Order: sequence, then C-alpha cells, then structure tokens
Amino acid sequence: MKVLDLPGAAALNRELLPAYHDQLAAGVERRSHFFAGRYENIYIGRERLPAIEPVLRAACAVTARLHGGVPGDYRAGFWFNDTPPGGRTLPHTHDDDDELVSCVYYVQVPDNAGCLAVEEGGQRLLVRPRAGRMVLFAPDALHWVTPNLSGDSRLSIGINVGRTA
Ligand SMILES: O=C(O)CCC(=O)C(=O)O
Ligand SMILES: [Fe+2]
Repeated sequence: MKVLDLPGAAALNRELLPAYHDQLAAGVERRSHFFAGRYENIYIGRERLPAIEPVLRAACAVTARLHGGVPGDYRAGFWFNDTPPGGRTLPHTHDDDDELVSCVYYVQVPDNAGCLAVEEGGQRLLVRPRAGRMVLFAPDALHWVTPNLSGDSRLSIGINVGRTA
C-alpha cells in the first residue's frame, strides 16, 4: 500500500466538493453496489467534473512509477462513495477487470467518519483517511470502511487504473 497527500489538495477539494453536489443534483449516470441500505458507488461522467482531473492525473502518474512507462500509458476510471452518518462500506475487491492499481482519494472526511481497512500480503492495514490523501493498493486486496460515526457525510473517490488500450 502507498499513501500520499496530494499537493494543492485543499484548493482542489474546495472546487471538487461543490462540483460533485451540483452534478449529483443534476442527475447521475448510474448507482451500483447497493449494500446495507445505500448505493456505495455513484458514477458521474468525467466531462462533467473538470475539477477531478488532477486526481486522475496523480493516480496515473503513480501507476507509471510503479509499472513503468509514462502517465499517458494509463487510464483511470472512478466513482464517488458518499457515506452518510451511520453508513459503511462492505468488504470488496476491485479486480473485476484488468486493473493494475486501485486508489481511494478523500474529498471530505469529518472526524470519526470511518477508517479504511486493507488486507494485503497477509496483513490487515488500517488507514485513517484525511481530505486530500490518496491511498493506493493492489486491485485484488480485500478492503472495507468502518462505520461513519460522525454527524456528516464522508466523501471519497474510488479509482481503478489500467493500461490505455
Ligand atoms: O472510502 C474509502 O475509504 C474506500 C472506498 C472504497 O473502497 C470504494 O469506494 O471502492
Ligand atoms: Fe473499494
């Protein structure tokens, strides 16, 4: 697992959070992964969210460092995970496709909003999220999020990076 704090993330999130809410209000393309009373994945088209570009660029740049080549050799797909108070994310993996790296980027993380648990190499790692942080792990790593015990929504972005066709 790799954890990095994106430079300029505070300004980025100040743009991304309202852009997400605007697009949510305008209607999303698709919701999926209905578990424990909520859709864990919310899909909004990339063209509707210019503010997300630096996040996807960072994900592709780190993947190029890990797997060789240049960022342009990689493409990133993403979804939002908007967890209300009391919500959580059930254990899952991201290896449905030919992904190379999975990431989570945090947009809004109130105190006690839930930690990310990742099982990798026979170990269980617990990451305390914070806004602006990106966590990268293997797509086949089982992971989940503990309950949001705060009074506010926790907003993260799930990302899968693969090779450009
Ligand atoms: O928000 C997190 O900490 C993880 C989210 C996640 O795993 C997902 O949305 O696929
Ligand atoms: Fe995930």
